[in-house]
Amino acid sequence: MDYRIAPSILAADFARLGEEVSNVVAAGADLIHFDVMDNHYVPNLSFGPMVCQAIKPHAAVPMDVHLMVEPVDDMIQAFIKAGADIITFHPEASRHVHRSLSLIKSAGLQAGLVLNPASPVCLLENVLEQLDMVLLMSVNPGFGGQSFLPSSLNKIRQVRQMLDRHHAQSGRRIALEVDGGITPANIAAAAQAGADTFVAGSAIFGQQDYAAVIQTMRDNIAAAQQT
Ligand SMILES: O=C(CO)[C@H](O)[C@H](O)COP(=O)(O)O
Repeated sequence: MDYRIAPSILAADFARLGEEVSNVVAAGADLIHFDVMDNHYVPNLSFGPMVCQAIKPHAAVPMDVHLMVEPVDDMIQAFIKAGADIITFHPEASRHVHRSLSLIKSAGLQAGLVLNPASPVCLLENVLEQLDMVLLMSVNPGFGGQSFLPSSLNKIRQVRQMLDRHHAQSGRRIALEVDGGITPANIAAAAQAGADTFVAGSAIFGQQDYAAVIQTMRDNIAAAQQT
């Protein structure tokens, strides 16, 4: 399996955002994770499509936009124009999930749904054929720097089974991303449970040497595969 590390720039130095993005890409990031918060769906406010467009030239890897906004459709259109490559949103924030996914797919982008810790896995079932990614929140969304919820491991296993069944039936692979409290110490457990894409904000941007943290994360996943 190919594992991807997606640094969340929510934890970067906003005063030097372009430089931070370039540095973390040079350090080995596979995706740039872009957390959009609206102080409505979640109790915090971050950044919007203009910032995405401004940092896009610094990101030589795909922009992975996580919409924590309600409603979603206007922001989906704005982020398509702003250069997003992947857009994920929360099913509870869209009145018509199939239509919102179609908006993303018809623009040629990858689309995904995000499940909060309390959101049931069955929300994915009827739209699997439209999904390129499932994002499982391992914290309640809205803030960086929280601790990984251990109950997330069981949910990762459940979704991994669902995605493996889908792959066996359709030949299509859907990425399984996990977000919240990911560190070098717990990333291997999330990978063993079935995640393949890992969002990490404070664990990466909280260190001086981004390349060293990203490499440690990859090494820890690889070491756990051999046991
Ligand atoms: O989506 C988020 C919060 O809603 C953040 O991406 C997530 O929490 C990552 O931050 P950290 O690695 O610091 O936990």
